[in-house]
Amino acid sequence: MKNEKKQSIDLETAQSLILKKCRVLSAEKVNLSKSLKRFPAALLVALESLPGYDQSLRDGYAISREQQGGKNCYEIIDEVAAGDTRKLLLGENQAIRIMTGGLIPENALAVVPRELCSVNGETVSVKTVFLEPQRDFIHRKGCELAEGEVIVPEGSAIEVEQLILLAGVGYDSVPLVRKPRISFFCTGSELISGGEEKLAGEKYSANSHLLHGLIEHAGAKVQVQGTVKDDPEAVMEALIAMNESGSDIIVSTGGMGPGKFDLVEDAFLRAGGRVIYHSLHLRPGKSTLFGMLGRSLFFGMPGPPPAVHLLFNELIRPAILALQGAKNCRPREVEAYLTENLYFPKRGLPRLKSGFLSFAEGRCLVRPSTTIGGSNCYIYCSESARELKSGERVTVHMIDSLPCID
Ligand SMILES: Nc1nc2c(c(=O)[nH]1)N[C@H]1C(S)=C(S)[C@@H](COP(=O)(O)OP(=O)(O)OC[C@H]3O[C@@H](n4cnc5c(N)ncnc54)[C@H](O)[C@@H]3O)O[C@H]1N2
Ligand code: MOO
Repeated sequence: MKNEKKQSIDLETAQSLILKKCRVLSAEKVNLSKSLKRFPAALLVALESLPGYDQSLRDGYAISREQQGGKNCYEIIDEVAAGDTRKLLLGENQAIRIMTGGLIPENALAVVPRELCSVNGETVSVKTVFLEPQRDFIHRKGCELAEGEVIVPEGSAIEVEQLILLAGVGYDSVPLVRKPRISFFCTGSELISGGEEKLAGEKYSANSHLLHGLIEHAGAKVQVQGTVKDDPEAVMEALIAMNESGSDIIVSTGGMGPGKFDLVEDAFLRAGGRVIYHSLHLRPGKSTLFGMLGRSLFFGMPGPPPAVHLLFNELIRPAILALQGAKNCRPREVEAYLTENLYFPKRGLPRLKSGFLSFAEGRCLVRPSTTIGGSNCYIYCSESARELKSGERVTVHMIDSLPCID
């Protein structure tokens, strides 16, 4: 049992050390419907141009180029609904009735929206305002996407716009990086599950639910989960079992403080783990260990749930993204104006305080979050400051920010 003062490293160095250990996982074929916000395992390009044919943008009339007599009158010779695959041609002074999305005759001049037409029997006349069409209401083949064009840039997740394009060019399934498999356990002899009878000194485990939710929300899979007593043997066995289950990441909570005599670190070393760092220059989250157990990344986190939430956002979520080949995995930083004073009891460590970012009158505002209010960011406070004043410009780290390749 050691109790020497641990060398702590700053957050940015910790993030770099973690990201260096992340190798992109293998690929799997996934139905396009399940691909939103996931990362492609190969460059996804347009299989064909989009749209694939000249199509109408309005319900109306496709009119011929040739027009004689200056009467703006056209004979309606046919009707094209969406899905009609006939290749029609227009003769002089001819028109076809066409629906939005319908295939345009190759030699049409334009589509005239029906509200700019008047129909008399089988003749349509066009209001003069449309004689020199500024807009032809034809969505031209290939104007959105050329065949072979890259739809999802490397290192970027599939976003809504890209999903629409992928579907539009005919993808039914796509190769994606498989979801990282994460196993976790909560240590603490005081922990019991919701529904169990509780005695003084016992506590319902919040971290089990918190981690499960955070892992799934971050796009990873929960492989194995458990609760372990403050017993070195039991912690070691949990680590070995989770490693053998093929976990990409193993997480523990609790058992990191001086009172627990390095419970988790000792068990991790006995299980064959290699420590990369074991203390962070940050509060909360100081008592945090990162290492490798075989091919699994291991995060030993402290027990308090707010510290678990913070460390998940700053360290584990970036690893989940990096394992899927994402670029720019760190939480996005934003500058915002503080709307309340923020005090810290003492100097010494940089802090990240949970906050809520909002927008008003063109400015980014941030306030500290309350116990029962939600948070969407962390407010950064340097180690030399004891307070941040209302109105001050501060840096915040966004929670849940997806990498964006601009
Ligand atoms: N003398 C010192 N004491 C402590 C120091 C220190 O520097 N000197 N550091 C403090 C800090 S900071 C932290 S963080 C904790 C770290 O302790 P552990 O990682 O060993 O965490 P535990 O003691 O197991 O738990 C701390 C706290 O969190 C509660 N907890 C734990 N697991 C859960 C869970 N699954 N759900 C809900 N709550 C949980 C636990 O009951 C404790 O209240 O050490 C400080 N002490
Ligand atoms: O390590 Mo503790 O999490 O600073 O709060």
